[in-house]
Amino acid sequence: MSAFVLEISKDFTFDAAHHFSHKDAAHPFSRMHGHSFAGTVTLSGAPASESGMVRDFWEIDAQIAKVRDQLDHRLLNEVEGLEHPSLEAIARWVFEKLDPVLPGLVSVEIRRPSCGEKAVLRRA
Ligand SMILES: Nc1nc2c(c(=O)[nH]1)N=C([C@H](O)[C@H](O)COP(=O)(O)OP(=O)(O)OP(=O)(O)O)CN2
Ligand SMILES: [Zn+2]
Repeated sequence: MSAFVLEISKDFTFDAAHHFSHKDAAHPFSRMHGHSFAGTVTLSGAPASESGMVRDFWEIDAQIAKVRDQLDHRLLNEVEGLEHPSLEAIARWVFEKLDPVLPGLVSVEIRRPSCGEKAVLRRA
């Protein structure tokens, strides 16, 4: 079994507003606007013999819900640590929030489905 790597993933969504202060005032990205975001949290590990699970999705969902609550229907620029709220920054922010509470966390992906854009932060 050691030749295999097992990963489990949980998706989530949130809607939020943001703007980019590095753009000049005439640029549309400098004005406040909103997006629907989607994310995927991935854990790796061996399934426990007594449950057959790497980690119960219910437990993963409970941790994601706490983080999602800090993002959903908010102005991301006002969230501490998200002063420049790119997909890249959001992925890092979510990873840093979940890392202490989700052992086995290997990656966080944040997507903007309407544009086909995503950023993935993977543990090196
Ligand atoms: N590397 C990155 N580049 C850009 C990011 C980013 O997070 N990382 N973000 C943006 C802006 O969020 C911009 O608002 C995206 O705009 P656009 O591609 O025009 O998408 P829409 O506004 O049309 O998206 P909808 O959600 O469909 O309204 C730019 N670059
Ligand atoms: Zn945007």
